[in-house]
Amino acid sequence: MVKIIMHGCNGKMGQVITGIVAGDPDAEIVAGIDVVDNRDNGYPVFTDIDACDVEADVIIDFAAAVAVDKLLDYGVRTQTPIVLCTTGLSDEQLAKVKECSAKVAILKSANMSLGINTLMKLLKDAAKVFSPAGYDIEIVEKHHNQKVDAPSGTALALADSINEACNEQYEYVYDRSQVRKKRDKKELGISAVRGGTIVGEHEVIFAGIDEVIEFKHTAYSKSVFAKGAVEAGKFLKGKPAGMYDMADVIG
Ligand SMILES: NC(=O)c1ccc[n+]([C@@H]2O[C@H](COP(=O)([O-])OP(=O)(O)OC[C@H]3O[C@@H](n4cnc5c(N)ncnc54)[C@H](O)[C@@H]3O)[C@@H](O)[C@H]2O)c1
Ligand SMILES: O=C(O)C1=N[C@H](C(=O)O)CCC1
Repeated sequence: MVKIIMHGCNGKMGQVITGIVAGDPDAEIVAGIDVVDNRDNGYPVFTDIDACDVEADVIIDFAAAVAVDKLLDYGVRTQTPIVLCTTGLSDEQLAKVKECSAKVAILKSANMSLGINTLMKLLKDAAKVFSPAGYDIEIVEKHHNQKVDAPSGTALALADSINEACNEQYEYVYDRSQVRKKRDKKELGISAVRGGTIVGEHEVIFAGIDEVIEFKHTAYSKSVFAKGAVEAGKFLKGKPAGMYDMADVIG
C-alpha cells in the first residue's frame, strides 16, 4: 500500500488520479493540497502545503510551476519522495530540483504515458540515422486551450532525447516570424498549437529530400498520464535520494 499526498488535487489531473486511486487496493490518497478547496474528495485538503501534517510515502504533483519551490522544500523537510509532473519550470527551478534530489528522491517526467516514454527511446535510434543524413527535424505539439505553458514539457523532452543522441548539436527554434533567412541545418523547430479539449498530440518530423518520416503520439484521455503517475508513486516509495525518471519505472 502506498500513501499519497496529491498536490494540485482539485485540478484536472488531480481529479483523474483521485478517481483511479479510489479503485486501487494498493494505493490511498491520505491528503490533498490545492489553493482551491471546493469539493469533498474523501480526504483532507490543505490550501497551504506547509500546513499539511499528514504523513505519506510519496507526493504526486500536478499543480502549477509557481507552486514547485514550496513543494520541493516540503519534500526535503519531511523526507517525502516527489513524483514531479508539473511542466513549465524555469531554469532556476530545474536547478533547484537537481539540488533537492541530493536530499530526497525525485522522479521528474514531463509525460507519464508509456507511449511517450517508449517514443523517446525510438527517437534516439531514428535521430542517429536521419541526422547524419541531413534530414531536418521538427516537432509539432497540440494541447487544450487551458494549458498555460508552451511549448509542452513533452515536446522539450522529445527534443532533448534527440539532441542527446546527436551530441547536443541542435538549437531549439520556437518562432520564425521575425527571421528572413532559410532554415539552418542545426535548428530543431518546435511549434505549439492550442485549442478546444485536445488532450495531447506530439508529432516528430524527420524531413529529407523526397521523403518524410513522422512519429506521432496521441493521448485520448488524461488517464494515460494518471496511471503512469500512480505507478511512479508506487515505484518511488522508500527510494533513496536521487533523480529518477519514467524509464526507471518502465524498465
Ligand atoms: N507529466 C505529465 O504527464 C503531465 C500530464 C498532464 C499535465 N501535466 C502538467 O501538470 C500540471 C497541471 O495540469 P492540470 O491540467 O491538472 O492543470 P489544472 O489547472 O487543471 O490543475 C492544477 C491545480 O493546481 C492548483 N494550484 C495552483 N497553484 C497552486 C499552489 N500554489 N499550491 C497548490 N495548488 C495549486 C490549482 O488550483 C488547480 O486545481 C501542468 O503543469 C501540466 O502541464 C503533466
Ligand atoms: O495537459 C497538459 O498540460 C499536459 N502537459 C504535459 C506537457 O506539457 O507535456 C503532458 C501532456 C499534457
